[in-house]
Amino acid sequence: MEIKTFKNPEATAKAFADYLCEIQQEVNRLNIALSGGSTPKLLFEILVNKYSDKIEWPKFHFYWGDERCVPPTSGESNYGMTHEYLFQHLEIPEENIHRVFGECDPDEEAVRYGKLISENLPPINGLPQFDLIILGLGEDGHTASIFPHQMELLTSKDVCEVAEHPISGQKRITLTGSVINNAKEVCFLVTGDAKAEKVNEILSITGDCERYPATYIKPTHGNLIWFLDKAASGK
Ligand SMILES: O=C1O[C@H](COP(=O)(O)O)[C@@H](O)[C@H](O)[C@H]1O
Repeated sequence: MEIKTFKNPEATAKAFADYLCEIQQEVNRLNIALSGGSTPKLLFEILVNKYSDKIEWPKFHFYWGDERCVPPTSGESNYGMTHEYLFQHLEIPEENIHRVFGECDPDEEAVRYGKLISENLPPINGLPQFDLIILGLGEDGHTASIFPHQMELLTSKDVCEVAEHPISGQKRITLTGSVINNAKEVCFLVTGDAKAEKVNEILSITGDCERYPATYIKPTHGNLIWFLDKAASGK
């Protein structure tokens, strides 16, 4: 595991954009799972404004690590946020964007999306392998849509599962811990002092998967990198 710390969110996002430029050189196609929430917005803005001609967009195939079960037009849609901040500003082939249909029946959609991923990605150890999975970290220690005390979503042998937000009860579709740990590269992108406490717990020996699902993420035969800003690494 590597931990990279930068002075602020902008420097963190820029370092991540540089990392994308670097890894795209090694492959003809890159299957990437994006995170949602608010943290990636800055990365997407920087990619659009400063990296649009440095990234070979047709090489990238976009999937999501998790999606809220809402229509793509909802302000809560992870796809919707990505469209607003990234896709609509770039020339990305439509067939490279593989969104979760948050508007469909969650159980059926978890099966459909898992099947799509299994058909499109190479199998390693019986599970599809992403080239890169970007993860965020919730203030409660959740990652993708795997919340505290949802161990079954970490250890499931399926590709996707239906998750439920512990407070709002909102249904979500999430990649399982098994698929995340099967990726070639897994990167956490975490900024802000609101996350510092949890980052400290997770990266220290006291972290435990039940309380902090992010602790479970340790790729079996891939790399794990934490991109943090100074505030998030402050504790
Ligand atoms: O609900 C979610 O939260 C996490 C963290 O989001 P952030 O707003 O704190 O950046 C995110 O990684 C996940 O994809 C999202 O669905």
